[in-house]
Amino acid sequence: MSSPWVTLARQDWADLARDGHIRLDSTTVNRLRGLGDPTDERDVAEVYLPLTQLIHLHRMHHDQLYAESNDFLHISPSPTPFVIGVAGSVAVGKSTTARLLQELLRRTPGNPKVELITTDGFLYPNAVLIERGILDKKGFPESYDRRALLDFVVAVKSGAATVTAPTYSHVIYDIVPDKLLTIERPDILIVEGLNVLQPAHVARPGGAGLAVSDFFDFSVYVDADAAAIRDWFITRFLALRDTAFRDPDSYFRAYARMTDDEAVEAGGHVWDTINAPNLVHNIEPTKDRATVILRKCANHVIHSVQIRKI
Ligand SMILES: Nc1ncnc2c1ncn2[C@@H]1O[C@H](COP(=O)(O)OP(=O)(O)O)[C@@H](O)[C@H]1O
Ligand SMILES: CC(C)(COP(=O)(O)O)[C@@H](O)C(=O)NCCC(=O)O
Repeated sequence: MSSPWVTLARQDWADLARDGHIRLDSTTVNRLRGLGDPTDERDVAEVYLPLTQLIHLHRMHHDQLYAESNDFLHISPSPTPFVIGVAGSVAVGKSTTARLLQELLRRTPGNPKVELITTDGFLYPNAVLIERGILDKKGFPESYDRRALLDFVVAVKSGAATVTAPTYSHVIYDIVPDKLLTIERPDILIVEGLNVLQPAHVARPGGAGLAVSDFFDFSVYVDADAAAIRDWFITRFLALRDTAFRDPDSYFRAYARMTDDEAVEAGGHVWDTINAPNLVHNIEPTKDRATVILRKCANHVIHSVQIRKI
C-alpha cells in the first residue's frame, strides 16, 4: 500500500541541511531546553536546522500563494502569520522543540517576528475543572476552553493588531489571574500543546466545526514510546521535587518532602492515571495529522524524521 510518509534516518535527514548561517550557541541551547532534556548543539545542527529550512520553504510558498490568491480575488486583507503546531505527550519535550524552532526561525531570511504560545493558558481554571468533576483530567481535550483557543488563533491568523491569551503557572497548577500574554502581529505563530492536532468535534451538538489545527500551515509531532516517556516524566518529577516543588507557592509542595521511593510512586501514579490515558486515547491518535513526526529513542535522541510527502 502506498504511504503518505517518507521516513529519513537521522543522518540522511541531517545531510539535507543546506549551507546557512543559522547557529545557536550552547548557552542559548541550554537556556531553551526543558528540565532534564539533553538536546544539544549537535541536535540543533542535525535535526532542527533542516526542519527550520523545510518550514522556511513552506512559509515562502504560503506567503506567495496568499498574495496571489488575494490578487485574484481583488482583496487586500491584513498579512496573515504562518502558524505552526507542536504536539505530543506530556514530558516528551515539546517545549524544547517549540522554543528551538522559535529561535531558529527568527534567524531565517528577513528575521521574522516569531511568537510562541502554549495551550495550557486555555485550560479551564481549577475552580471550573472541580465544578465539572474533571480536575483529574487536566490536559484532556475537555479540560480546555477550546472555543477561546480557536478564537485566539483565528484572531492572530486574521492579522488582528493585538490579541491576548490567558497564562498558566505550573507552580500554582492553575491559570494566573490577571496575567495575560499579548501577541502583536507576528510573522510566525507557534502553538504548542498536547492536543493541538485534535480535529473539530463536529459530532457534538453546537460543536464548532473548526479546530485550531485547521489553521496550521505546518505541524510537528514529537514522538517516543510511552514506556520511555513514563521514565522521563518520573525522572523530571524527582528533579522537580528538589527544585520547583520547594517553592512555597507550589501546589505540589507536599511532594517536596517525599523520599525517592515515594516520589517515584507518586509520579508513576500521576502518569498512569492521567497522562498515559490521555496519550493513548487523545494525543497519539492525532500523530498522523502532523506534517513532520520527530521520533525519539529511549535516551531522548531523535533517531528518525517522518515527513508527510503528500
Ligand atoms: N509541576 C511542574 N512544575 C514546574 N514546571 C513544570 C511542571 N510540570 C512541567 N513543568 C515544565 O513545563 C514545561 C512543559 O511540560 P510538558 O507539558 O510536560 O511538556 P514537554 O515536556 O513536552 O515540553 C516543561 O518545561 C516542564 O519542565
Ligand atoms: C499543563 C499540562 C496539561 C500541559 O498543557 P499544554 O500546554 O500542553 O496544553 C500538563 O503539563 C499537566 O500539568 N498535566 C496535568 C497532569 C500532571 O499533573 O502531570
